[in-house]
Amino acid sequence: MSNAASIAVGHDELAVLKLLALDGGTGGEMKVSCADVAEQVDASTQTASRRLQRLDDAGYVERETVTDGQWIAITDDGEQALRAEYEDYRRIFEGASSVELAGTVTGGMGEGRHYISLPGYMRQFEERLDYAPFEGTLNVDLTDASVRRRSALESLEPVPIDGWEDEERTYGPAICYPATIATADGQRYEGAHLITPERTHHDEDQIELIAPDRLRDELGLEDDEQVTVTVEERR
Ligand SMILES: Cc1cc2nc3c(=O)[nH]c(=O)nc-3n(C[C@H](O)[C@H](O)[C@H](O)COP(=O)(O)O)c2cc1C
Ligand SMILES: Nc1ccn([C@@H]2O[C@H](COP(=O)(O)OP(=O)(O)O)[C@@H](O)[C@H]2O)c(=O)n1
Ligand SMILES: [Mg+2]
Repeated sequence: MSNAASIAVGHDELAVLKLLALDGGTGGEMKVSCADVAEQVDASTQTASRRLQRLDDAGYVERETVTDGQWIAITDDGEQALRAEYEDYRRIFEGASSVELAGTVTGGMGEGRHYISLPGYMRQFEERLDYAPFEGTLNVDLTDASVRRRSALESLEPVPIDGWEDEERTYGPAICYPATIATADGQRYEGAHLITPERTHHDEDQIELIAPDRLRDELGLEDDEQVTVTVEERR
């Protein structure tokens, strides 16, 4: 994972990103000049140019320079960064508590199925989540922006799943958050959960989802398809 954005992008750069979005930058390419941006943020042309360069370095915008300015498009990572700001404001003004994570569907190691089906976990899922999950976890590779965003989950209250043991070994605890999954073509699946096992072979850049149904069937998902996961607090 690249840490470029967390180092180079501060509030000043985000303010420029917001301006670009207000001018239509999430809808595709737009023509801007450093002088225009400078005027709008009340800074020098050099400062505006530097902020645009930092947004570019962080992967928040894509740029093509032409003689009389530049064409700029906000990337998915850039949009995600703006959404993170938006969610903070929602939390401030509406008390809303959700975290949006974006990524692509991926195959895992084929172990999710085994763990989800174990009676020591299944019993708790039925009692605490009110359903018996499809036996497996849908794995999602997070974008860099969402890997950074992931720490915001700590402010949400999860459903705890306790560790347990049988005659042979111990099994670790896990936490679950209610989650809604949306596809790029606008389909939605409500009533899933993001599950974070304490012992896992995956890094921070992957999440696992459980649901009463096989999500690949319900949403027609293939590997590498983009999804957005809205994670909430336990109700
Ligand atoms: C409910 C649950 C409990 C788990 N408990 C353990 C555990 O006790 N020890 C362990 O090594 N892995 C545990 N895992 C994690 C798996 O080993 C693995 O990291 C991951 O779930 C594999 O998913 P995948 O097949 O989708 O890649 C658990 C996974 C889940 C879903
Ligand atoms: N609710 C769920 C859980 C798993 N799955 C899929 O079911 C299969 C079995 O899950 P798994 O966790 O054992 O396998 P991998 O994620 O390791 O590939 C995988 O293809 C998952 O993507 C799903 O579509 N919906
Ligand atoms: Mg899985």
